[in-house]
Amino acid sequence: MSPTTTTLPTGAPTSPLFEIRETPHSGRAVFATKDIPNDTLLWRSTDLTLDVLLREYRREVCGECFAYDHGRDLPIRDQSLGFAFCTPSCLETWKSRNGPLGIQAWTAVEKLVKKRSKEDSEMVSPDLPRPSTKRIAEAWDTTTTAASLIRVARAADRDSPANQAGVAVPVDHDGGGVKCTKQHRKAVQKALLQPLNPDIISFVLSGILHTYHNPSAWPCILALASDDTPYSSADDLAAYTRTYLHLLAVLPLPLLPHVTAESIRLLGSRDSHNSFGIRSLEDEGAEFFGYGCWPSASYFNHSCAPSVAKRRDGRVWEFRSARDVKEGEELCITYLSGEERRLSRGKRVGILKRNWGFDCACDRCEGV
Ligand SMILES: C[S@@+](CC[C@H](N)C(=O)[O-])C[C@H]1O[C@@H](n2cnc3c(N)ncnc32)[C@H](O)[C@@H]1O
Repeated sequence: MSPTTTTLPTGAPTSPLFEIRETPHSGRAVFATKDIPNDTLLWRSTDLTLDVLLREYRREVCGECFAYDHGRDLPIRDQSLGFAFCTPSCLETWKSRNGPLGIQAWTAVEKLVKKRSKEDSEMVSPDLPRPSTKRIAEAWDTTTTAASLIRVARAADRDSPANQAGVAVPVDHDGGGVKCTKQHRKAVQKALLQPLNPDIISFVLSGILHTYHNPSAWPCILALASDDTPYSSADDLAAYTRTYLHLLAVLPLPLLPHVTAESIRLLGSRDSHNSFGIRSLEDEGAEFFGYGCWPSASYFNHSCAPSVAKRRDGRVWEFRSARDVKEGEELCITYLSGEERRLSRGKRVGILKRNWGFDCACDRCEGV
């Protein structure tokens, strides 16, 4: 069967060098529309929409440009935000991108994270079975009551300036037409006592803030390949549902309409098959700082013998042809890390199945 042309998904990359088409077995993919010489710049993705820098790298990796200095602590550290920066200009860029509301939100989350000891923070065990769609729906359903109670308690905060920024324990008050009672206040306190995963809460917050500031980013996220079972384990799922309640309990009030079970589920379902690792630029990316989703970069399929090389430059991904490519050929990157690329076929297939959920049928695996 020959590939058919697809309506261009919102946020997909466009270029005279390639087009996006549907394939018979691996969704949409990027195809060369002309002969392309080796080392041609194909695309630059500047649309980082949600990301996380893992806690253990927060002092060593710049919160803005992801610069890393061989594990040395960076010179500018903002304790209340929980990020470090390589230059004052990176700090300023970060602040202007997040805006006053974003700064308030990150400060509230950082305050919450700092209250926890390391042991108290929820650790996600990667090797447990993945929750089914039924189990996922049930888990999110069980958050509904608590979420409604917390929303009433937070609405009752509205008139209390002292509570606007942070971990609020509201007074008895009429919140949005519903009387805020002890039950509502208890729901906030209970949510705040739940185990917390600092990386998941940061990842979700980055997406909520980005889409709050850039509403046009939502359709770009929605257009991405979706994973119905994106949680690696029951613990991972629980970390997301708890993150929902934590964020409802602490974020500034103007953000709360954006904090919904639907929005957080959507971020998780699109992250799973589309995020790129944010790794060190040396040592074949041996240090894994975190991960992020650049929607326009998410249309390249994987090959174990890729025709496209990707390179990160700060917050931007650059894609260049890795050899001469003929018109009509598929332009593929590799989803494997440096070491993984040298593994046997069986091991590569296993990694791709486990991490990405597909059976690799690239030319190298199929022995074409
Ligand atoms: C980042 S997306 C790539 C674009 C995707 N095909 C789409 O339609 O949006 C990753 C997903 O594409 C599919 N995919 C990528 N490379 C593949 C391959 N070599 N074989 C089969 N499926 C592949 C898998 O479903 C994977 O989870």
